[in-house]
Amino acid sequence: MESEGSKGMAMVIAGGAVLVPLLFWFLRWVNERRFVGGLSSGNGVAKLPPGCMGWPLIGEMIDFLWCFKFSRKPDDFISRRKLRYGDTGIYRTHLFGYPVIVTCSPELNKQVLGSLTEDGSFSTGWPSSQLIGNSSVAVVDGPLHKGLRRCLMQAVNSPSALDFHLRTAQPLLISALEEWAFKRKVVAFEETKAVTFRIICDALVSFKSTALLDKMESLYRGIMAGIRAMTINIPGTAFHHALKCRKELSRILLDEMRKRREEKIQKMDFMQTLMDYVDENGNRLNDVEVLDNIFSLILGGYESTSNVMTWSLYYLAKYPQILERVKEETHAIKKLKTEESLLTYEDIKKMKYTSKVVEELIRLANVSPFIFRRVVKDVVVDRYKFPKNWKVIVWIRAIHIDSKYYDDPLTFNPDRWNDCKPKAGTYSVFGAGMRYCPGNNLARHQLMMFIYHVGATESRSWHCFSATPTAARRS
Ligand code: HEM
Repeated sequence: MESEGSKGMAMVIAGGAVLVPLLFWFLRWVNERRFVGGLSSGNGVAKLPPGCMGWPLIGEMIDFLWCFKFSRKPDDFISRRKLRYGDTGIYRTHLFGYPVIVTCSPELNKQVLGSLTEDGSFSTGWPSSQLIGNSSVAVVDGPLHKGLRRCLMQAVNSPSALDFHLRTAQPLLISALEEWAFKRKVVAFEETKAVTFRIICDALVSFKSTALLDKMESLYRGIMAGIRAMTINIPGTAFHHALKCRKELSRILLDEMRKRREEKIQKMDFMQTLMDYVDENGNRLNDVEVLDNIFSLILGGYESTSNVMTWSLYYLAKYPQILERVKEETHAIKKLKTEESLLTYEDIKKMKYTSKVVEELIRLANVSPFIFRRVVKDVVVDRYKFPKNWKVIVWIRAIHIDSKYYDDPLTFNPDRWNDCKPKAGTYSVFGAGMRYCPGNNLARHQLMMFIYHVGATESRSWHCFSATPTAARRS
């Protein structure tokens, strides 16, 4: 009896050993056929990029998450494909629930973000545009995009807007720093997020209440988690939670708009600029359009800038000789000021070395690792097919740390910007073409302001408390 039982078990194991790999192979074959089947044939000249569509439904998400979340080596996702398929600078895959073409060469990235977006072959392609908002500047195309961008650039990127922003943001930053000093030990990543959120909400909607801002920040984090997740809307998923957070945040912002209208309140903030915006045909934005664009500004400006701030603490602690040079520059500016006077737009123009530090921080921090596009119509680029309705991921981060384009790329070296003008397509931290980040100067100014007050003050000293950039101690 016993030997029959173990025989049966052996047969099950042997059967499993054959069937499981077969099933795996079959599932991958099904997915490959589903997306690539009708496309691989053609006129014999154009072909799909090399790559693999992975598993049904999840595609190659496991590999992607492995590189970003577990091994924490995001560019391994690209290096593995280079090893497997050659250094083509373009690969096909399946991510976030979509068939995707990843581009990672300066030439291809330039074409995708430049001419192919401009001529309408590619559109913006955020996987979760529902969360960002379907009438957000980051999602719409055509004349509405042009108009919104013009309004946005004027409101956040013009010299007068930047000067105004510096004046309103600095008191918030200074008071946050006082709280840091009081705590003595702070988790930089969390604190920079909190202060950036306050600064951005003040600029956008003039909210001051700490309780309300805390609630909004937690809702916003919920939305961000959903943007990075698969778009599966069932209870328990990050996407589902994010939709609920967005609904609640929308309610708060819509109430504010209603209040301003009913009580005829005018404020000096971006919500007001959007509410008052009239395009060349005399049309105004409706409430949802105002709301979606406030979302996209928070989305664009909150985590990106605060992450670079955290890295600034890390790198300035790691390279004391650079911190010394920043201090020299800062002190020279401070000497010309009275005790209370704040940094101005004109002062920032004089901070030549700090501006190189900021550029180097943005390059190395690589906080926007890639940019999404959607293929609107079939196109062929460099003999590779981009099939309609596929997504394109422009993998910009890999280029910023590639030794082909930057000497000793992982070294933090602000002096590389002395007379360096990166070759086209090799420095796209803020994107390129018609969707080039409208908040680029705002981000740079916020970082300069942060370094001025935090990194280089005489009255307070600080040092990195842990080996990872998570904590800074001030005294
Ligand atoms: C270090 C900080 C920042 C980085 C690295 C960054 C990066 C980027 C990148 C790469 C894009 C291009 C997206 C595309 O082509 O689809 C972009 C677009 C955008 N950014 Fe930023 N950004 C930063 C800060 C900001 C700030 C401070 C704001 C505003 C408050 C902002 C608002 C936007 C908006 C609204 C868009 C969409 C533009 C469009 O589609 O026309 N960003 N950003």
